[in-house]
Amino acid sequence: MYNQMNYYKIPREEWREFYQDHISPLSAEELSRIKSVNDRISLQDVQDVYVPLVHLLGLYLRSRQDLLNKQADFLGIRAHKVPFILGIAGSVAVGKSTIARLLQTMLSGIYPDKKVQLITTDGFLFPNKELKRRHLMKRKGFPESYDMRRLLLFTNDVKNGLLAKAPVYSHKVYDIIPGKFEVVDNPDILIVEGINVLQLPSNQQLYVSDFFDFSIYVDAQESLIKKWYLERFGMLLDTAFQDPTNYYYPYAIGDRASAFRMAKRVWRSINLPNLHEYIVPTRNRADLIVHKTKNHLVNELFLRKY
Ligand SMILES: Nc1ncnc2c1ncn2[C@@H]1O[C@H](COP(=O)(O)OP(=O)(O)O)[C@@H](O)[C@H]1O
Ligand SMILES: CC(C)(COP(=O)(O)O)[C@@H](O)C(=O)NCCC(=O)O
Repeated sequence: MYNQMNYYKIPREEWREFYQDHISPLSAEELSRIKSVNDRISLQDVQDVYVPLVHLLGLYLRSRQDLLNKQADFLGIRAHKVPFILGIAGSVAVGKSTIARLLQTMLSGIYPDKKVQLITTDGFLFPNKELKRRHLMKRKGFPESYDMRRLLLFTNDVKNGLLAKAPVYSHKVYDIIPGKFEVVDNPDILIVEGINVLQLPSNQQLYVSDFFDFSIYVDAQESLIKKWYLERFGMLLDTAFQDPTNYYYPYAIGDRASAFRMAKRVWRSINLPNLHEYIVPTRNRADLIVHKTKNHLVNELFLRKY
């Protein structure tokens, strides 16, 4: 399945033993902060999978800073802070943003003196108006629907310690919110989450992933991802019916079965082909592949060797 040669395959039972001696149990306050990210998240998974993961990230963080300090010594310049960028890739609805929020919460808890920010690459989709002009409304999420150049410049600014503004996409409005930005101001750690973060656009010399210090690909069986997509769609409908401005309002007040038929069509004609053609091919670029099974439980991890 994966390019096994270059990965350590680690079953959950083994992974959960890693680093445990160094880890103190999560406090009640930390657990409730974690629940606030997604109240369905399994706390057993948090303890067994994500706590060791956060400690692994700590190792990469420290060794990267160490190398930067030595490089500065070599160059005879003063070492300065460079944000550590963590990329999170995977299919639509596989759970990237949930993991990203969880890691942000946990990293902030473990390193209270560090500023941990999170952005999602949805914000770099072209606005609907531009997508319509380019006849790309049925290609949302495909590489050509993103302003990748802008994302690259944004990441470059972040790495150079400059204040950078990420546009904001709303699933509720199904469009970019004009004039709304996520301001990223010299964080210690920036998490960049999106289906496209490990892609290599053909017309660029540099890739967003060149700025990453660590990357994670979230993986699962296609049939499960489809199920999670449809469940999330159901939840969107449940909130949309109270709000006539919501993009999903007409579906929410209409016939539920036909709304789900529409969602299945979108999955089949947009998100699934995108997964096959452009997302899965990036999997072997990740430093870590987190594989989930039923109920989002992680069963296996693949850590890149070299
Ligand atoms: N670990 C988890 N436990 C329970 N539900 C989850 C978990 N991760 C994601 N989900 C649910 O799965 C759906 C997709 O997750 P989301 O984070 O929105 O995916 P993505 O950002 O990849 O599109 C959402 O309904 C979310 O609540
Ligand atoms: C905006 C997205 C590409 C982003 O993906 P996500 O953050 O949900 O992983 C996706 O949610 C999307 O809108 N896809 C287009 C078809 C659809 O699902 O409506």
